[in-house]
Amino acid sequence: MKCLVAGGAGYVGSHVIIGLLEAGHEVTVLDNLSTGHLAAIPPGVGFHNADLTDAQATKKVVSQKKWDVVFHFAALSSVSESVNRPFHYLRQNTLSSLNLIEACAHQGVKRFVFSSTAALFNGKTHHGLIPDNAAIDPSSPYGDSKYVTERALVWADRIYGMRSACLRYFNAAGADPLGRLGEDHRPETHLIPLTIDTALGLNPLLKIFGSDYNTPDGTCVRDYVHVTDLADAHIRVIDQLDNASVAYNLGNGKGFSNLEIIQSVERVSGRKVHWEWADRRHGDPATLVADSSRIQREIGWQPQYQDIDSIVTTALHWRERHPHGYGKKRLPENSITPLECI
Ligand SMILES: NC(=O)c1ccc[n+]([C@@H]2O[C@H](COP(=O)([O-])OP(=O)(O)OC[C@H]3O[C@@H](n4cnc5c(N)ncnc54)[C@H](O)[C@@H]3O)[C@@H](O)[C@H]2O)c1
Ligand SMILES: O=c1ccn([C@@H]2O[C@H](COP(=O)(O)OP(=O)(O)O[C@H]3O[C@H](CO)[C@H](O)[C@H](O)[C@H]3O)[C@@H](O)[C@H]2O)c(=O)[nH]1
Repeated sequence: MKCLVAGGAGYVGSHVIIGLLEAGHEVTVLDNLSTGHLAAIPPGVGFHNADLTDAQATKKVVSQKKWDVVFHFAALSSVSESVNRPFHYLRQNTLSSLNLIEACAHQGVKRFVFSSTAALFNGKTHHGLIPDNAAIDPSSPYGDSKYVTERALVWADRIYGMRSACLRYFNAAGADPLGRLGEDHRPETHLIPLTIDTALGLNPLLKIFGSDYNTPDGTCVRDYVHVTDLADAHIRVIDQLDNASVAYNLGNGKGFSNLEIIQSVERVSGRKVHWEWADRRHGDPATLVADSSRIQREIGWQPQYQDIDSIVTTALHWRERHPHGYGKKRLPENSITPLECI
């Protein structure tokens, strides 16, 4: 299949591209490199440096080929930053998405896969695992920007027949088990990479945001799903789109508190993590854990990395070999070759 991947230079997108290439698909990336990295794009992949907020530029890329499937990973994605910059987040994420969806619908694209999020849910209305049909009630502008996009996709299906899969990831984590790719957000805001950096001495002190949540140890609980398992879901869901549009929750079904993540990193690395308490971070729900039984049943997806230590191990291995991320150190020989630009 000919695949267009918007946001393919980022963390999740680049891991999905590896899966697409291994499955024999042809891949082209559209990315503005605002948070992504050229070095994260695997060899043999076309690249367009374009910004989705620019409708004309987006249309130009989308109209270049008859794409069999379009993936949309491009977004601003920090829950807490979105509370501090609500209109910026709402504008950027909805405008980018609407430009891409409109261009695809007009171009006759039939399959579209969208990175949605667990941030659609507030975590309060369900005790235990959050099913696909839980009430949508985002705790942040980020979550709402994703919901607007999900709704636009409903209309793209009804009016243009463009089928879509909204994959509502819980917390993406880990790195390619073969060490070809990893997580390099700048600044890094995610708990697992920051905890690893603290263990490795790359970050002096980890702050844990909030000690008084209604959870067993008072810290937030999240469902960490390995990025390679996420990639597998993206590839499997393509076939499902011949039947109907879908929206699936995608997580491991197990919750880990922020303190349990510190313990996991200490176990796996054999090093102490220096941390201290800090105030709650705006926009954080107390608990988000997925019920992913529907995607498992309908497309046969099964996470391979269910144990938190195995997820942390892959992230730690990548970071040990790439302490500067994609920035200063080149990827190992044979894992990546020069990018072919269109
Ligand atoms: N990382 C997670 O835990 C997580 C969880 C749930 C959902 N998501 C969603 O998954 C997607 C990927 O997340 P990620 O962690 O890989 O993020 P990322 O920042 O690593 O990747 C996003 C990519 O999109 C590109 N991009 C951003 N805005 C763009 C624009 N206007 N035009 C063109 N390119 C643009 C960036 O340069 C980057 O390469 C996001 O949509 C995010 O909201 C992530
Ligand atoms: O230095 C830090 C960083 C994070 N945390 C805490 O760790 C937990 C996880 O935070 P992350 O920033 O790692 O992830 P989020 O749950 O905020 O968000 C991630 O997962 C969401 C889905 O659950 C979104 O889609 C979002 O894009 C993605 O970044 C939260 O309680 C947060 O307060 C800390 O205590 N200290």
